Amino acid sequence: MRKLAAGNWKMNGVEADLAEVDALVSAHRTPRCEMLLCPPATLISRMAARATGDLFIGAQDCHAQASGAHTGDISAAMLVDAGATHVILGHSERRADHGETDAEVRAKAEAALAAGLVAIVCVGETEAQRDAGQTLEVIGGQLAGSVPEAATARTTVIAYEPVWAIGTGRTPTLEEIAEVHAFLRAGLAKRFGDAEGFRLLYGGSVKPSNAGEIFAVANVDGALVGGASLKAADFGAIVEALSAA
Ligand SMILES: O=C[C@H](O)COP(=O)(O)O
Repeated sequence: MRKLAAGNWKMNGVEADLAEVDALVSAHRTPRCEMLLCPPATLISRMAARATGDLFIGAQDCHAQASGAHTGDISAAMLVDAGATHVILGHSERRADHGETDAEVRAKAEAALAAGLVAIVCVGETEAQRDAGQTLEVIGGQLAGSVPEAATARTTVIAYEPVWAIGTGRTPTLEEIAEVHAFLRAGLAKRFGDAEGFRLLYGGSVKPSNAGEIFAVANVDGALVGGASLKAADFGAIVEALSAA
């Protein structure tokens, strides 16, 4: 399986930041992993026009319906039309800020797959849930509830993002990451049978200085990077670390 370095720009990025895309493309023409950047929707088409080689452009959310009276929303087909190939779904910030449930994330994932997008479904526990010993129970529930039956290893990626590690500079221990990723691998194998092919990303304060040790953990097939994906130099260093893993 080809590994994936995915960057989530969140609500960051304007025209001037497209220079970072050009810098990434020119510095990493033939990486040994796939690269993905998910900018705000306003930049998707402009970034897609500049993305060449192994850089793909994705979105951060989509609506579950194909069209209709949903002010402010964007359908999966519209994202494809803009040049996106992937979409992040069920990020903890969407779950927290917009109250997205597992069922809603699953419906969005179904729409994404139907439109031909790769769905990156996010799961992860809060700090209180980890402290209460509920990590695997929470993640198991999210995995079961958010990933559609139509998911395949080719069309669906799972991202493990502990909520407490996002943007905090804190990360789980390597053993904790290994435990969750092994749990995800086993859960996918039980449900879909071909889990070896599902790519499992780790996300939460990944940066150049810790990427190498995280990518050496079993069943980590890449990363979903927030802050460090905004600068080509930092994201490029993470791409290098993944290519070397
Ligand atoms: O989607 C990305 C994650 O939320 C991680 O963000 P971060 O790398 O800024 O911690």
